[in-house]
Amino acid sequence: MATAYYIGVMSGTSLDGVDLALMDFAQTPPKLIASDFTSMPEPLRFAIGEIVKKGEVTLQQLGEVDHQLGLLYADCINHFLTKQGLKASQIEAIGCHGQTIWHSPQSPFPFTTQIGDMSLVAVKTGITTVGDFRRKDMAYGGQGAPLVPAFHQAFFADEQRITAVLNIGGISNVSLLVPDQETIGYDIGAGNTLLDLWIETRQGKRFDQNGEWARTGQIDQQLLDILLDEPFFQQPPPKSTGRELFNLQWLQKKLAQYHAILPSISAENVQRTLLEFTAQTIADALQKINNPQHLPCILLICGGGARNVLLMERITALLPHWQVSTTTEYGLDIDYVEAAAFAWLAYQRIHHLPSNLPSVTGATQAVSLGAIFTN
Ligand SMILES: Nc1ncnc2c1ncn2[C@@H]1O[C@H](COP(=O)(O)OP(=O)(O)OP(=O)(O)O)[C@@H](O)[C@H]1O
Ligand SMILES: CC(=O)N[C@H]1[C@@H]2OC[C@@H](O2)[C@@H](O)[C@@H]1O[C@H](C)C(=O)O
Repeated sequence: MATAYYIGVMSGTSLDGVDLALMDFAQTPPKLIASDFTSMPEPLRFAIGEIVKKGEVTLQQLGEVDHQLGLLYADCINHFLTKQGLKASQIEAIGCHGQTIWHSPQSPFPFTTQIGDMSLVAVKTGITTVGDFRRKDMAYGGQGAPLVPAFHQAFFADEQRITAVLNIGGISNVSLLVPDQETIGYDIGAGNTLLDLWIETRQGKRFDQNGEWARTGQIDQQLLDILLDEPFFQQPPPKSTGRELFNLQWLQKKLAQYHAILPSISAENVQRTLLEFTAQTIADALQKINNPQHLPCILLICGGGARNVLLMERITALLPHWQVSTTTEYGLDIDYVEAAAFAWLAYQRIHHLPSNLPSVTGATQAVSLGAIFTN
């Protein structure tokens, strides 16, 4: 049987590691054949974390991290091919997102920066590599993000229902697939990023396993109101955000506002309130949908946040009119939807097909995103 194999590579804002998805686009619907995850090596995670946190880096450091990321992606892919018993010649192309270090769609000179040397990826794997997906959308006046809604539309849309696809990564983003309407998609706000930062600061852990620590705390309504008082939430789409906004300084500013009124709050109550904050911003986004035909509404969740049991419980409770499920139950493993999307973006680029949605990013036209790197 003929195959059309593409490998998608994603390393997201949570800096947990590199996701790989091998997709076969010769099948209808396209099929996830195999996947893999490699943790971000600690020194590299620290180096990227420092760049993202401070927004400052020397050119020497930047170049070296760019090189190291390129090598890491190539190593992950080569290791994956060996594990799968595949040759480079069997893969039509790689779609590699790179690592976002700064995203600034609203500045007077808008830009978005993803690093990871794509020439190194192409040369070390011997496979044509598509990278730099976001900047062409921005050149056409778009936000450059989120890009996955076009893939969500191609993969999950159903004429019989309203489908929302929700990614809860470091940042949360949603795609709203409503029959006979243009797809809407935007970044909602902080997904796991503040939860991760708070537990790391307080307990030295990378994340709150299943939301267990949050479960020991209680929601503090005053803090929740302060957290929700953020202009980004009132901004209409198209919109995108990142750790340039939702970071430790943002949280510390909010806690300082809280302490100006009330003397103290326990660390676990902060964690519980942050979880509620994430859940409420998500529920608010979905409650805005117009459904005059009373179609069934299905919410498909993906990303690491789908493993946070308490977060899933809270989202389900806040959305009684939605059937809440995960993408895994609809054909795509929760951990590999974004990587699969970058395989699809590469497929679109190689076939000169459009891959951004102007209704989502605000670009003036639909174009084929990404730059092609060859060995
Ligand atoms: N068992 C779990 N319990 C709670 N949270 C979890 C669990 N597993 C993963 N997570 C959360 O998921 C995060 C990783 O999610 P994911 O890999 O989807 O993010 P990302 O792709 O880096 O981010 P983005 O989509 O914003 O680019 C972790 O940082 C953690 O907060
Ligand atoms: C600039 C950037 O890297 N944005 C990411 C981030 O992570 C989630 C959310 O914020 C989304 O906008 C985007 O990633 C996915 C893959 C996207 O473009 O759809």
